[in-house]
Amino acid sequence: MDTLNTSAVRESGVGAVILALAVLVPVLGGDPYWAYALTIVAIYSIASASTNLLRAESGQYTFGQGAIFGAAAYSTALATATYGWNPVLAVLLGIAIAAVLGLLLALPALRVQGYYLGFVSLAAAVVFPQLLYGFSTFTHAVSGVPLTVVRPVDAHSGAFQPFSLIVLALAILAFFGHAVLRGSRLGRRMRAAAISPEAAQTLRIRPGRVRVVAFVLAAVGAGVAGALYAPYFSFVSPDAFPVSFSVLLYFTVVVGGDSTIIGPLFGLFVLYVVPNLLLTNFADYRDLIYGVLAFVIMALLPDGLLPPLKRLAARVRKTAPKPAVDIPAMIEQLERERSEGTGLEGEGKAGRGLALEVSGVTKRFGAVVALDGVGFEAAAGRVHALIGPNGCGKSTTLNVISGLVRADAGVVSLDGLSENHHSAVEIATAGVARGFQTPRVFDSLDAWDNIELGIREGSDRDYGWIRDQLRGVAVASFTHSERRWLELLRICVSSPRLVLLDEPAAGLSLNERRQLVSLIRSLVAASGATVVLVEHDLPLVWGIADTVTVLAEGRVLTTGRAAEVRESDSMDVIVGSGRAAR
Ligand SMILES: Nc1ncnc2c1ncn2[C@@H]1O[C@H](COP(=O)(O)OP(=O)(O)OP(=O)(O)O)[C@@H](O)[C@H]1O
Repeated sequence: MDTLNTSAVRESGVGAVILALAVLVPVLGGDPYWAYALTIVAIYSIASASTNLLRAESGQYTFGQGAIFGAAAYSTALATATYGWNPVLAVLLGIAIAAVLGLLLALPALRVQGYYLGFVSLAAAVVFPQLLYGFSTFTHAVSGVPLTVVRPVDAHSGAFQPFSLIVLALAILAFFGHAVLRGSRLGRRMRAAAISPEAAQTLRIRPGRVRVVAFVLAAVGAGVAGALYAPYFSFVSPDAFPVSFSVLLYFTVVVGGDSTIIGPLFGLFVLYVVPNLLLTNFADYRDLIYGVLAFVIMALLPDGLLPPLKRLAARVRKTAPKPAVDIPAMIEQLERERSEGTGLEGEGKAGRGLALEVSGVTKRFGAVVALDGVGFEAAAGRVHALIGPNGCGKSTTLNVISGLVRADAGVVSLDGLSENHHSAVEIATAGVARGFQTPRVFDSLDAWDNIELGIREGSDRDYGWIRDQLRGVAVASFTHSERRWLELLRICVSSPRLVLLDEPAAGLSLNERRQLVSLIRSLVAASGATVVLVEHDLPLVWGIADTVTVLAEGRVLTTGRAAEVRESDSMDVIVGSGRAAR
């Protein structure tokens, strides 16, 4: 469900006011120099905002935005000046070309991440001006392409041109568009995929796909800016889009403040307006000033200019802290509703669990044989535990079942159907839910948004009562056990048929462990889900598991009913020969 992220909208409003004042005061005041310069800032702001969207929502590093901006500017200029296109069509062409380039730049993001991706996009920014020169007969790179001049204020008559208003409106729209994306389902999915692509897949999110969408959205933003720049600047040549321009766009985001909406506007004022417009007498030292400013700001304010201001504003506003929430009680209520059949989904009760069969699964990581012909069965609607010493292959087994790791050999089947050729997203869609050793809770989303990622599309169950309690609850300060409960609640709302839990009791107190056992029991009883549990806490295992598999060095030592496994010699591998420890 899309909701409005009020703080992001509020921030956009502040950005809109700042930008409107910056552009309109000189435009209405008839000051051609500042009207012109600050309208250029508004154009750059669109490109910075879109670079920011890519980084803040999708966690992607890109230095290619300047090249996309330049390509849109160039196409718009050539289409109008050389081929006589209608200006509106030329602008649309520029934006379309930018979108295609965004798609191309997204392709490396399917394979590489972080600074590796940054280097790939930097290469695009380096190559772009060279390409323009290389195809000079077509691009007129040497002479440049002049266009009809559009200026905000006529330098001679002082008359106002509406073009500045169009630029301003689009720049403001870029802020609000980003804010709307942040509150949307797509935005939440982007952030989850950015924080943990692994966990995202188990929540039915395709990280590659949402990344591509983010790249295209950012490219469209840079394209709009470039297409506006060409007629406005009235001349394009390769020298207008050097690699330093791409770097500038990226640094406006970093200096302005990561994860903000309008930080890049602050970044632009500091990195572009100060060296280029305010210190014009020091033009020869522009790059030096720019470098020193960026260095000093990052040294003094590592998270950028805006976040400290936002923290200050939050302290002044002093919003009342949200009351503590009892997530285990929510899980119990949810499962109670389910067992009473008061939930609306046609999910029925018992009998939904998937029967799991693992046979002959082998997985090597280089020279390490993590799994060596592992096989066991977990009956539908039962709890099966996987135990064994550290490094024996328990988590790898869960990773193979959930599709996060491909086995080199062997078969995993659910209800008799092989899942070997299915992706992690398809397996999650079939009803396999996954908890991780360290709970995968997304700190940049609130508690409700974390839960909502688990809810299946099209679910008609009413989770309003959970939303009312969790909306706006920040999870960054959650304790380990609160994170564990939140992850478990997310699993429950996904109406799972097979639940894979990786050491859920680790880090929980004795009381919390009891609570965990009761929650797993109610999950199984109410929804009939099958549970596969990796756990070191043996008393907990004997208390809850119907069947158990003991692994050692990637091989199955014993598998069968819990009581029998408990008495078997294979337990010596885990607890030595002292039976009391079992
Ligand atoms: N991605 C990987 N790359 C290389 N080696 C890996 C990878 N994942 C697991 N391994 C190795 O495979 C073996 C099994 O690891 P796994 O995490 O499955 O064990 P585990 O039984 O879950 O251990 P623990 O109880 O400590 O969590 C270990 O030797 C581990 O180092």
